[in-house]
Amino acid sequence: CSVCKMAASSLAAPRASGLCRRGLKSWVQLLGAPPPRLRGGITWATVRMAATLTLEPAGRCCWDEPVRIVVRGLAPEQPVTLRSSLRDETGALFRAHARYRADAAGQLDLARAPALGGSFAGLEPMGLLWALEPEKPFWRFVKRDVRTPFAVELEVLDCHGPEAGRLLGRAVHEQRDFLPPGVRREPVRAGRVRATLFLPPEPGPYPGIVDIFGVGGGLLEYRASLLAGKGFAVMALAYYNYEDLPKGMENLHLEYFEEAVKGPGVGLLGISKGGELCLSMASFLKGITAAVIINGSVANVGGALHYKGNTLPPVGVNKNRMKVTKDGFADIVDVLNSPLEGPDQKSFIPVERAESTFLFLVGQDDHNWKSEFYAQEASKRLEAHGREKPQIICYPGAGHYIEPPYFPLCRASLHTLVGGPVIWGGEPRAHAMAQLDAWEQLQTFFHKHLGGKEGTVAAKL
Ligand SMILES: CCCCCCCCCCCCCC(=O)SCCNC(=O)CCNC(=O)[C@H](O)C(C)(C)COP(=O)(O)OP(=O)(O)OC[C@H]1O[C@@H](n2cnc3c(N)ncnc32)[C@H](O)[C@@H]1OP(=O)(O)O
Repeated sequence: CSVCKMAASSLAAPRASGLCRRGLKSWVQLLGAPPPRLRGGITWATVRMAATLTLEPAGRCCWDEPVRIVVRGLAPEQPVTLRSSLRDETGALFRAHARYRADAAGQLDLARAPALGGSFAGLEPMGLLWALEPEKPFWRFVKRDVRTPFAVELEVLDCHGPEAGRLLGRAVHEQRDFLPPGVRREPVRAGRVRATLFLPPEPGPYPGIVDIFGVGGGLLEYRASLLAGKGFAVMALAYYNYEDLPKGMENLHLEYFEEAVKGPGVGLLGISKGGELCLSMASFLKGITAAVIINGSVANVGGALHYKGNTLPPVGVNKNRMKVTKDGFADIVDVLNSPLEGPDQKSFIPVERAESTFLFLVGQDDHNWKSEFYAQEASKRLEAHGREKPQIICYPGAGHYIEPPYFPLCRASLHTLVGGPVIWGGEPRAHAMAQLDAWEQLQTFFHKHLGGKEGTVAAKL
């Protein structure tokens, strides 16, 4: 030990009484066990410093995969606080923490030990990820470049106090990837289409899915890249606010989407305005076999949708119905007119024309708009016209932004159509559980209806 000037070889059987406090710590770090005898006044608890925090898998894994977090080398029943932190690509910090108690053997396994409070409570092995909260108000957890991973830092601190206790252990999960192993990423610049295609590593053909996001535009790739790791060819499709595409969404043309989708046997996946566009695509375009609508609308919203000389106008808006929460955030859930009444009926997407099978994934606490009502109305319209009844899965306590697993809930952020932050709804734990289930459900649905591993229909994108 450099501190006590003992020879390294003698560390195997030290004379504990000859060690200073720092020397004892070094000794414990090396051997992972208390010395047989301690000098007066120094207890095992005071010298204990190096808890080991292990992660399984220890190396790379995808963002949507669970990780096992275990802390070893704590004192029996030792109270500790675990902290997690992550910086996104803009430098914005996300943090979570939870209080735990080690077991009788001084071990803490997050798969077995309930959190006693903090950012979450109860048995939540992945709580330190899904409960991450942005330090910057209204900041949403977004992955812009899927070619780089996110690194999550985990720390074990002594005690449960509000102030950070002594640091006992630390680990960094460097490689939480968004591009699964072997998945190929190919930018698409074909005709007018601006997109990115993700192809699984296995030999094709694969079922093909087009993935579309909502208001804000741009080209978000993380859901498509993660899904490609499950055996699908997935094309993340931009439609505005990206490169040479229109800057706004006042006028969208289905011909653009038609150019991107070459059936037969194509699947569609969309969230929010993207889900609504998938409903329109399935209703007007050919070759679409299955569509998953995450918190979409059955009415055309926010701008006009044109196709072959016909136009679906945007459903009307009444800004006076906007509410303000007790925290001062805008709640826009009531601002849109009903597409069942008066001239707004013209905005109702003619879903009865669709030949596709539908899965609606609904957050029952969606505060962006009335997703459950829209899913039910789409279902009624389909059934009334003798079409197949869609599958609707409702998630209590889930909000608008149902993302892949372990994406932290975004409570409120900028809504570009409103020009300020709005609440999206969702209670963090229920929302996290919904995301896990929705991710499984949509894969099962696509495998069933598009074939693929089971190999029935080979789609072309
Ligand atoms: C009153 C009622 C009126 C009308 C009601 C209508 C009814 C409702 C209808 C609802 C219908 C539809 C319902 C729906 O569809 S709901 C929305 C669903 N949204 C999506 O699916 C995502 C769509 N895409 C995006 O959001 C963009 O691509 C992002 C933002 C990822 C990047 O895009 P871009 O590359 O262009 O980004 P930029 O860097 O130039 O920044 C642009 C702005 O964004 C701000 N930003 C960036 N990153 C984040 C972040 N992580 N957290 C918070 N904010 C972030 C940034 O500060 C800047 O703001 P400002 O600094 O300029 O202020």
